[in-house]
Amino acid sequence: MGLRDVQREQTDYFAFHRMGRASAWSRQKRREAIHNLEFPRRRPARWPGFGPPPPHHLHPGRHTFREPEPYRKSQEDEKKEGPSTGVQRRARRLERLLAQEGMRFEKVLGWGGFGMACLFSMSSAGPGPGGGQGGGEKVVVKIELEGRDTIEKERRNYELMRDAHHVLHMYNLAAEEAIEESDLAAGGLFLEFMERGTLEKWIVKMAKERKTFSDRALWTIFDCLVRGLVALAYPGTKWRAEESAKDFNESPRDTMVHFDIDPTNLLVGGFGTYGQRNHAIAPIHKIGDLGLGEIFNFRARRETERVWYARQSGKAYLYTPEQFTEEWDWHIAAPASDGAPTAGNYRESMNLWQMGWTMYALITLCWPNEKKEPFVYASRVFDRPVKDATYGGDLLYSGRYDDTDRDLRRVVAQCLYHSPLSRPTLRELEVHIKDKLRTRLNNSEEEARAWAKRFYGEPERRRPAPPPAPARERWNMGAHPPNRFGGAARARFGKVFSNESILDLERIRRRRADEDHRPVIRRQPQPRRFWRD
Ligand SMILES: Nc1ncnc2c1ncn2[C@@H]1O[C@H](COP(=O)(O)OP(=O)(O)OP(=O)(O)O)[C@@H](O)[C@H]1O
Repeated sequence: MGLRDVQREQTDYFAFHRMGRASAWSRQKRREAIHNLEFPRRRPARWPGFGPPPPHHLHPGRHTFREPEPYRKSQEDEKKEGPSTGVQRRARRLERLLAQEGMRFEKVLGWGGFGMACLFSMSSAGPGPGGGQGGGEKVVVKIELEGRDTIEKERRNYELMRDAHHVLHMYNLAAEEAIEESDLAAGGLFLEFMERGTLEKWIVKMAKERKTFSDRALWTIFDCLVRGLVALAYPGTKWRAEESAKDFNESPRDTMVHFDIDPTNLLVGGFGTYGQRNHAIAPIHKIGDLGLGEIFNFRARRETERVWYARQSGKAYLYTPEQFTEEWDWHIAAPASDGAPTAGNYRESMNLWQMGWTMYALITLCWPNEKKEPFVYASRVFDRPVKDATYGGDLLYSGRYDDTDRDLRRVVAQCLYHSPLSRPTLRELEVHIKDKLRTRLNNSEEEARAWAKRFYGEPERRRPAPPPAPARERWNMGAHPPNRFGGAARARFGKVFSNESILDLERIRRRRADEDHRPVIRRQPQPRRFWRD
C-alpha cells in the first residue's frame, strides 16, 4: 500500500474517530468510501476551525457533557486468570536462562500480544543494579516476542533518558547478551522495578473506595508527571538535580514524543528522595514504555512519510488533536511544512495533552470518552490570553468535579487545548505547580502524608536474599549507579542520538496489510470496552 492509500484510509478512519465511532470502522466495509474520498480537500480553502465560544446566556452545565465511564478494573485485574501457556513457557525458559546469570525468577508481571515483563531478583553477592549489594535486588526483564526492532528502539529511548529521575531507568546488565543469543526472544531490556505497579491500579483502587485524591496529592503527582515530561522534552540531558525546564533558555528542539502516555504506562515507585526531592506525600511516579517514542524536531515534523505514519502511533482512545484533527484533510505533504498549527505538529505539548488525560483520570476516576468533545473556552494561560477548544470542558462546567481545586481543573483543561501552541509550556507549569504546593491546599502536608501511608501501604515484602551465587563478576555495571551505561550499548547505538527516521516503513506496511480492522500500526493494547455503545 502506497503512501497515498495510507493517507486516504487514515482520512476516512479519523473522520470516524472524531465522531467517537473508531471501533466501528473497518477497512473492508469502507473500501468503496475510501476510494471515492475527496483528498486532499479544496473547499473551503482551509480547515475552518471551531466556532466562537457559546454565548453567555447558554450556561454550559451537566447536560452539555456526556458522562464519562468510571474506572472499574485495571489491566492487572483483567489478567487475573493468569498467563497463557505460551507466556508461561517463555517465562520458564527465561527463568532457566537467567538462573545461569545469577538471577532468580520471581513472577510474570504482565504480558501483551507483543511482549512480556517478568520480575527477577539478583542472587549475586556482587553489586546490584542499584549500586548496592546485589542480593535480593529486583529487576524487571522485558522481552519482545515478535520482531527485534521495537525493543531496539525502546532501548535507544531509555538510553537517552539515562539521567532522568522521572523516567524508568534501564540497566545495562551482561545477562542481556544471554537473552539476545537465545532462541527465546527478540532481545530484552532490564528495567528498574517500580514496586507499586501502574498508576492505573491506584486510580482503580480509589474509584473502588469511592473516594477522591486530595488536592495536595493531585498537585504532587502532577509535579512528578511534569518532571517526566521535561525529561522527554530534553533527551540526553545530564540531570544532576531533578528535571527542570528552567535549566534551559530555549524551548525544546529535539523532543521525544512518547505517543503512548496513559495510566498503564506510568509507574509508581517508593517514597523517599529522588533527585533532590523527597517524595513523602505521594510515591514517585515515572514514565515507562518508551517503545513508541520518537524524536521529533523542526526537520522531522516536515518529513511527509514520517509524520503521516506517526499519525497512527499509540492507542486509539488517546490519539491527540495533532493526530485526529480534521486539519489533516487539506494536506498531502507534512502539514507543518504548510504551516498547519495542529496537524502533525508533534512536539512536547503533545506529551502534555496525553498527560492531561492522566490528570483527568486522577481527578474524575473516569476514562476519557471515546468521542472527544471540543468545547470552546477562552482563558488566560498564565499571562497569555487564549481562545481555543479544550477537550476537558466537563472538568470546569459539568459540576461533577467541583470538590477538586478549580485552579487544578483549569490548568488540566488548558493542557487539553486543541492546538499545541495554546497549551501551557512545561516551564509555566513547573513554576505554577511549585507555587501551588507552597500554598494552603485543602489538606495540610501532615494529613496528606498520613493519607499516603494508608492508601499506598507497604509494597510486597521482599523475600529473604537467597544464598550468594559463585563469585564471578556478573554485572557490567561495576559499582557505578544504575544510570551509567557500559560501552556495549553505546557502541550499539553510536551517537547519543540521531534524528534519522526510525520508522521501518516496510514493516509497518506489512503489518497494516495483515490487519483487517483498523489502521493501527502496532501494539494496540485494546482500550478495553470503556465507552458505552
Ligand atoms: N518497571 C516495572 N515495574 C513494575 N511493574 C512493571 C514494570 N514494567 C512493567 N510492569 C508491569 O508489567 C505489565 C506489562 O508491562 P509491559 O510494559 O510489558 O506491557 P504493557 O504496558 O502491558 O503493554 P504494552 O507494552 O503493549 O503497552 C505492566 O502493565 C505492569 O503492570
